[in-house]
Amino acid sequence: MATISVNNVSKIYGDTVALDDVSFEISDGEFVVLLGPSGAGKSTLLRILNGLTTPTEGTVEFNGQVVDSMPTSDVGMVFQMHYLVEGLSAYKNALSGALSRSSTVGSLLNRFSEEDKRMALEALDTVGLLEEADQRASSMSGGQQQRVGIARALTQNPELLLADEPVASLDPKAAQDVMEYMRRAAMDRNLTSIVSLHQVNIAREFGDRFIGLNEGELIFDGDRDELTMDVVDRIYYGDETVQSDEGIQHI
Ligand SMILES: Nc1ncnc2c1ncn2[C@@H]1O[C@H](COP(=O)(O)OP(=O)(O)OP(=O)(O)O)[C@@H](O)[C@H]1O
Repeated sequence: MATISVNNVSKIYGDTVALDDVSFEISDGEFVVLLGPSGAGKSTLLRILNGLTTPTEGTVEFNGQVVDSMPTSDVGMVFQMHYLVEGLSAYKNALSGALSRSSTVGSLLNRFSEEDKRMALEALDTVGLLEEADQRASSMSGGQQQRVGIARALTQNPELLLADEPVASLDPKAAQDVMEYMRRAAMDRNLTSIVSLHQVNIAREFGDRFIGLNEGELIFDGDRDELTMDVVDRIYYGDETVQSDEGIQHI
């Protein structure tokens, strides 16, 4: 539902170049995984794409239009820490996703339309939690809570879904489940998605396309077949790799 164009984007914080002349385009409905070591610039890129910060240089186009700041109501965000209201039910947490597109008065009064309510239930169904709709978030497992976080983002009815290390704090089985639901939700809704992940095996399983960052530079952009172990090493260790008879080594 959204096309994104990142054109020569740099982000500089004091002496730190968090992003260095990064360019790429994402088509409607693509499921893109961002890879890179800690400090590579993944969160900075996601923060630019969800309108929380602006580039120092370069531009971002959203559906063909250059935007000064991304229209936040069109961008759904899933965080590593889901930030649910623990005392509220899964349903009420999901419904709160509708606030970002309601009128200010509606939001203040916490009034939701029938359409908002229908969308929250549909989103819970998408993440396999319809039967748990009335359960308090605090009584759910980490994986279920993260799925409620996804449902909340879906209730916003975004054009772009961003997720910043959504499974980093989950065990492998829960991580797998959460990624499966997110992937299915994106496919069902043809939702353009960008997900940063640390786990390369999970990334390979769920991504269509992979963008690798290292020290703020885009050093890889390709599909699963192109994401070889050699490429993964380059993404994580940069140029500090040498090929020897024993294979790749790090210096
Ligand atoms: N608000 C900020 N002020 C100053 N420096 C920042 C700020 N945000 C990010 N940085 C710096 O920019 C660089 C990129 O950070 P970023 O958080 O984007 O990396 P990351 O790839 O998301 O890392 P991680 O996987 O650890 O979250 C780092 O050197 C970081 O210290």
